[in-house]
Order: sequence, then structure tokens, then C-alpha cells
Amino acid sequence: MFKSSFMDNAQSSSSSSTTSASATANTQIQSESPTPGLKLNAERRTSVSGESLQPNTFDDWTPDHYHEKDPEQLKRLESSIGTNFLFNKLDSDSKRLVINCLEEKHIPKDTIIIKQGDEGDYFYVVESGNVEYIVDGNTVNSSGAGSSFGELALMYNAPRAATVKALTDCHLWALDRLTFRKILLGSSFKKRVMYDELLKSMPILQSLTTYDRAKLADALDTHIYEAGEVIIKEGDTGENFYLIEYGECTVTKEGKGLLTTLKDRDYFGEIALLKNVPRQATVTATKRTKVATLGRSGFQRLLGPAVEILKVQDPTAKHD
Ligand SMILES: Nc1ncnc2c1ncn2[C@@H]1O[C@@H]2COP(=O)(O)O[C@H]2[C@H]1O
Repeated sequence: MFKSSFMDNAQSSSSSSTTSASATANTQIQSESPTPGLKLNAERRTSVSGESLQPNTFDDWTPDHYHEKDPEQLKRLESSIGTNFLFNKLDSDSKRLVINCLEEKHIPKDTIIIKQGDEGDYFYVVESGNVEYIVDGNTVNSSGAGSSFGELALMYNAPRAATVKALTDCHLWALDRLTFRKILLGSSFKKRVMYDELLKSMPILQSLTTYDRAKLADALDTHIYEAGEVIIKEGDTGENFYLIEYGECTVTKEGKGLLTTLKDRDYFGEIALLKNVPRQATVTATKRTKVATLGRSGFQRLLGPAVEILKVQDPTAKHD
């Protein structure tokens, strides 16, 4: 019954690539969920093998957890998470569906909501309270009202990348795996789906974790340049870093001519951002070229260990 409106939001799946979660361990929740009928991950074994990152397209799919929300719940949802980026990209039918598939959870302080290494079954949005994220025993960050977590395992069919613990009593909304994949992957997480193959295949990004790659994908934009177009001009102020998805570009410098030719999976534009200097060369598309661009603030925040590799590979060291 939901078919026609869902199909507008789901990207059609053309990829045949699949990844399988290796973890099969049952997830444990260390504090009883007070919400009847909602088991969190407890005693749950989810089979996720054979799914790709592409959003699912189950033509005859009906959500398992569909419960019309009462007016009081709807009002709270609208004011707390209705304006969240996850939901404001949805058309009204999809938004209504997602909202009605959300399950309410009251989580006591100190509850382990997600355990690193487990399989994923739910995605969570925080209405109130704070949670912390623990990777390999170290607290890496925390988040509060309006944030969300638990998407990585559902997107990439990977084991949970972090343990998530309630720092305070929390009021959460949980979305089941299939509804997440069916609706949110094709809309709210579309950029991650779009850039996944590119980022995974870029040699300089190999040191990034799944989490790092996901955050990076959120910050990217796409541009297409036709043959002959100048992408970067020597002497200009640099604002973007570029990853080449496909195409070909030349790098030329006044007085030196052609320095190099760049192709698929190469990058450029890093020197001005790394050293805070003007553009050191001109980059021109010689074929139709599709690039993913990352702005200055994203470059500083999101490239993580890849920045060190960029510094080591600084090409200006060779030709200056
Ligand atoms: N630094 C981090 N590394 C990994 N996961 C994180 C981090 N910070 C927040 N998270 C969230 O913690 C979640 C744990 O479950 P997932 O791997 O499904 O998805 C993960 C992210 O949503």
C-alpha cells in the first residue's frame, strides 16, 4: 500500500556490489528497556548478508513497526526532530511513514544502547538526554538532543563501529533497519551512498574509518567541468579541495608549463589549504571531468589522518 510514494524517495539499485557483516554475536543491552514490545538489540540476531549500500527497493514491502502516533506524540516529534536534517529532506508521505515507524524508548542513564562489534538493527534519534560514543574502550565524542546515531552498521552492513552509552536518562526514537534503508538511505543519506565507491577507492583516504568516510561524504559537493574549463587558477585564493571521480586535468604553472596530468581518483587543490598560500598552479579540465569538492573548513575537520599523507606528498616540494 505504500509502494508508489516510497519509490519516489528510493534510489533504484543498480549496484551489484555486496558486503556482508561478519559479526554474528548477539547484542546485549545492560539495562531492561521499559518500553513494552521493544527489545532494543537484546536476543536479536539480524541477518544482513548480501545487502549492498544501495537503498532497498522492496516493491511489496510493508513496515514491521508501523504504529500511528497519537496527537501528543506527533506534536513532540514535530517540534523535537521534525526539523532535523534527516527528516526535512523527505517528502510528506515518506516523513509521515518514518514518523509512524519510529518506536519510542525511555533509556535509563548508563544503559549500553549499542555495543561495538554487534550487528545493527536500529537507527536512533535523540529527543532528549546525552549519549557518549566509545571506540575500543576510549570515549571519542558525545551528543545530545536532535542528534542521531546507529546509522553506520545499517548503511554499510558493518559491525557497530562504536559503543553508545546513555550519559543521562534518554528519550530516544528508534527506526528499524528496513525502514531506514528503504526511506532514509535514498534521501537523507543519499550523499553517502553517492560518494561511497569514490571515497573507498581513493588511495589517499585508505586510512579513514567508515565513520570518517561517512562524515566526509556528508560534506562533499559535486561539480562537472567540460573540456577546456579552468577549475583552479594560479594565484587565486583557494577555498576547495578536489577529488576526481572521472575525467582528466592538466596542472600547469607560469614559466614552467605542464607539471602533471591528473586522472580518475587523483586529487588537487590541497596546497593552498594546507599552507594558506595562493593557488600554486592552474588546473584545467582536458576531458569532461566530475569532481567532488570539499570546502576549507571540511578539509581541516574531516580529512583526519589523510592530511598527513597530503603533506608528505606535497608536490610543490619537487618543482619550487
Ligand atoms: N567516532 C565515532 N566512530 C564510530 N561511530 C561513531 C562515532 N561517533 C558516533 N558514532 C555513532 O555510533 C554508532 C555506533 O553504531 P553504528 O556503527 O551503527 O553507527 C555509529 C555512529 O552513528
